[in-house]
Amino acid sequence: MLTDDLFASQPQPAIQLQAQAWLLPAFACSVDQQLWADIQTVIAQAALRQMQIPGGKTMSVAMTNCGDYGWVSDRSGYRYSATDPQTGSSWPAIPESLFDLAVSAAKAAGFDSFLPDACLINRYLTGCKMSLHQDKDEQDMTAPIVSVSLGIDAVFQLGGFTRTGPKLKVPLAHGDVLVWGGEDRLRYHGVLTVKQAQHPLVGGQRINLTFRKSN
Ligand SMILES: O=C(O)CCC(=O)C(=O)O
Ligand SMILES: [Fe+2]
Repeated sequence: MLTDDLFASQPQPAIQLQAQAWLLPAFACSVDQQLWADIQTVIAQAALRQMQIPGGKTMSVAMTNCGDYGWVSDRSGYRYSATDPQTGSSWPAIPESLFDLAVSAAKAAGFDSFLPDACLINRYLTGCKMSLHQDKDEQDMTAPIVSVSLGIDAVFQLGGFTRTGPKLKVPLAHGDVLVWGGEDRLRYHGVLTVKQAQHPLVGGQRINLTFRKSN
């Protein structure tokens, strides 16, 4: 509906969560249809898959990548790979709509020269979660993480620099963007179990895009 679109595209003030961690509410809403179309094109070329972690367990979240490098996990560990281990081909390029969004979100959070070379696409169906972890497989820790939420709601946990201790619970809705970097780059974070819901554009799932400078 026209009124919904107008409402959704209103710029909303950024919310500071930590010194260098920001929530940009609805930042991606004005371009959501283009993003979703481009994400589906990527997924058609590099299928979503549930990866194993070193202990041998399978993650509940299904993943794929676009960019020069993609984050992969198997029984031997986590790493960035220039090729999709399932096909041996390069990952699809980061579509312009995704790249531009990531760069402008980083800028809005005070990170002026973010040039991501990796975009991890995470798909959460009902019941999926992501346990508390640090993003530390990247070589360049001066670059921030830009994390875009599409589809159904989730609760993001932003913790400290150890696994224990207080955690901020951040409810995330369609179009919300989180950016964290600088002194907050290595904060533990995760996503609580996603509850069943439906989103008019994306359906019964949550899609998260995580942009990084990996190399
Ligand atoms: O799905 C999210 O919001 C977070 C994803 C995440 O932390 C990751 O992919 O490393
Ligand atoms: Fe993460």
